Amino acid sequence: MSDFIKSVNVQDIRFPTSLEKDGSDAMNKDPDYSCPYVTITTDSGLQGFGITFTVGRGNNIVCEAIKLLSHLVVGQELSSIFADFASFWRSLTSEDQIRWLGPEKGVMHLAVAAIVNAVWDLWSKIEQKPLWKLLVDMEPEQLVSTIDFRHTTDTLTKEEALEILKEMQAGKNEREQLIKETGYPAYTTSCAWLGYSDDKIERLCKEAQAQGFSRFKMKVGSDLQDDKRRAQILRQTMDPSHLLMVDANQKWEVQEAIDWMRELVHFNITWIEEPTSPDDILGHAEIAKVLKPLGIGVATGEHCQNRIMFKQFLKAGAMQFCQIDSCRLGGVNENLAVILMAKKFDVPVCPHGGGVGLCEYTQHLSIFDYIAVSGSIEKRMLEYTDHLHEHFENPCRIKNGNYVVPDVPGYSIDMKASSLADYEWPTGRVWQALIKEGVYKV
Ligand SMILES: C[C@H](O)[C@@H](O)CC(=O)C(=O)O
Ligand SMILES: [Mg+2]
Repeated sequence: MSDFIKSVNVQDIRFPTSLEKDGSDAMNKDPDYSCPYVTITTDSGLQGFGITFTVGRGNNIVCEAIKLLSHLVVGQELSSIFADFASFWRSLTSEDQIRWLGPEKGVMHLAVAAIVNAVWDLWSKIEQKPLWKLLVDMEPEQLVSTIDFRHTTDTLTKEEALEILKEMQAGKNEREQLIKETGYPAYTTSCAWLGYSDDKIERLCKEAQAQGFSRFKMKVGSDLQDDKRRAQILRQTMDPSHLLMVDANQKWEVQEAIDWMRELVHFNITWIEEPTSPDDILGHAEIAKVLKPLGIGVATGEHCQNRIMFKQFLKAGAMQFCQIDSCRLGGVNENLAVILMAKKFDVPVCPHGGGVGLCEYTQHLSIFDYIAVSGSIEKRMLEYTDHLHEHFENPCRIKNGNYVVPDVPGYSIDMKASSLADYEWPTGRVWQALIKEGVYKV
């Protein structure tokens, strides 16, 4: 039966996370985790939901961008989108009157992600599968038909992508079974946001270990002595076998990053994340070259604008850990392109999860990566941040420091009606109370 998209609705949802310094880092001192929440409704009454992650006031602009793109979506037939998703994707990223704002980057790309993710949610629900399973069960030909390979064919062609997927068909069932039993390895960032006190860091680290976490990430980059003290607290609290990663959120110059990390080397750091500008591929490559002999890799990706940037980071040896982001890139389709490129360069994919809804999303991408593309969890782990999951109908779940494989159909992003009502900016109940108290201004 043919079904057409009838409407695209968007709500401006924000959370006052800055009040407790949740999510704080060297460049984002007071982030309020936010997202446009997209609802796509079809003529037959089906609904798909999608978000993209932003921080605070900027959310409003992305909501407007989503409205601007809506006319490209309303009236489209679902079966036509699913038969040639890459063309639909390109129609959103390449519209003549809008493309100049990007192309394929920034606000417009965040907006594309929210819409595209909602379409994938709808597709998964129609197929009655969680998103990871929809992807895993697709024939390789169908999977590559969802990807726009434009500007990557010098590095990854459709044929090569097909070859990777076909080669990895063997053992898929066994890997699916295994990952359902063990879960997907997670690390936590929530113990050591930059604005947390030393006592809080120690307490949260102990609690996380008691829950089974053995991998931790700490924010760095504002003050070297603070970083050393906080790393010391974590290392004293953690088991010596546990992993420690650090994240500078783009704070440093290239040489400064190298010098700073030399000072932290004895804390046994697995990676330095976003040491400098996310656009500085050669800078990252230089940092990676110097830090490699010290056993420290470079991780980046949460601000990596599109597959073409990832291509260059991978080719230049500028990232040892590939941090795809379910919303910074243009949704599932472009993430698939990067997952396949990372496989070609043998770089582990460790998605970014620090933001509202990102853990709900990225679990699907990592599980798909393991079962159908990389076939490995070596050096791979998925970020977990312990915030705002209570607002989702089917939140991600952690058991013994691993993500539990989701089994509910869809892309896990349906928000509770009560949360939408409470946190819509500025009319929601929680915001009205904070505005009345003078904590926030409209
Ligand atoms: C502003 C966000 O909390 C950011 O600090 C998240 C991040 O860098 C991460 O999770 O990694
Ligand atoms: Mg980060």
